[in-house]
Amino acid sequence: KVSDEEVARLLAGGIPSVDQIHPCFSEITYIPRSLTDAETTTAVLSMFEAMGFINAYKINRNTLARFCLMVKKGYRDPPYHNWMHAFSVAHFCFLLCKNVDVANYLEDIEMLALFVSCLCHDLDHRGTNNSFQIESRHHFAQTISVLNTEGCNIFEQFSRKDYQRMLDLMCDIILATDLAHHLRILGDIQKMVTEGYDFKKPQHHTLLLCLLMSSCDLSDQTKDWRNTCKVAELIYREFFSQGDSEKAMGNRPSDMMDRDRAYIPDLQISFMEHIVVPIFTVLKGLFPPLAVLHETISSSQSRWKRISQKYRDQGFPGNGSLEFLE
Ligand SMILES: Cc1nc2ccc(C(=O)NCC(C)C)cc2n2c(-c3cc(OC(C)(C)C)ccc3Cl)nnc12
Ligand SMILES: [Mg+2]
Ligand SMILES: [Zn+2]
Repeated sequence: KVSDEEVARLLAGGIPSVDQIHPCFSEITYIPRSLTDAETTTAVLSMFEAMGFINAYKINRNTLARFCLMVKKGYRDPPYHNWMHAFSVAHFCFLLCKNVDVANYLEDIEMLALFVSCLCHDLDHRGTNNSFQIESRHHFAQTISVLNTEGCNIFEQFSRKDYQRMLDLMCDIILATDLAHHLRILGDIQKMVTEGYDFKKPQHHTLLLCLLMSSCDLSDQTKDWRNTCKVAELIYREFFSQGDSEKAMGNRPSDMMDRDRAYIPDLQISFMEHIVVPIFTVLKGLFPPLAVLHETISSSQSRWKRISQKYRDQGFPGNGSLEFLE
């Protein structure tokens, strides 16, 4: 699936520093979606290098290049759950590593596991979320099959013990990207933050990794309004096409997936209220420097409320582009 030429081309000219990818690449406000698809693969290598993983874990560059290309190919092309989503999720993990003292909370191997899990967490997503089946198991299975592909195992030099630990960590983290799982452990996460994080408690490490994974998965909500609108447009394009196929099979989709019944501003207000705000509130509690992200989210929330009011009176135009939103 990945040719030697592609690997050689990716590594030709070496791995650039993240500042060469973009001068603001390591800033919390940087929007990873502004890179072109072609630039993203090199940017992943630069992030591995910048976080010190290549040296610390003796990762073979050819293997790393092949792994990144394989993961990128492992994503399909639905409007939202595609490679660019995985890349932007991994970029936020990089931002956490560079802007927050996560090293005082997590071991290095846990940080590596989080970053690789961000890249792989939605592998082979079909753009539908059949709630009965736990999708995240499939994404983890796909991750293992990439690692088992010839020349793609970036952990092949690990001791048996570290290899097993890495797989266990990625399993816990990727299975945590299931909304139901997140809602189940949110109480424990909030309790951990009020009690105070204890580095000596393995359970605190696991809860923190799940919290950070969810924050990365939702990091689009921490960027500017233009990005928030763009992402809402992608998500509803994906949700509505799932709704269309459910209707075609004679089933009635949920409002959220029904282009004839969904009212996007109110759906976004409820998504932010019930999913996004609680996560970034507890994250801010652990890492005060991230309070600025919470402010961005609050201002988006009030913007959706203004829009909801404005278009309720005037009637919300169909589910075309949301670019018109001021
Ligand atoms: C822009 C945006 N709108 C969304 C609107 C609604 C929903 C939704 O699932 N509503 C279900 C009802 C029962 C509440 C998710 C949305 N969403 C996500 C997302 C977040 C997830 O949650 C975790 C795993 C914690 C990250 C899991 C999956 C997804 Cl797709 N990412 N971006 C979005
Ligand atoms: Mg997912
Ligand atoms: Zn995701």
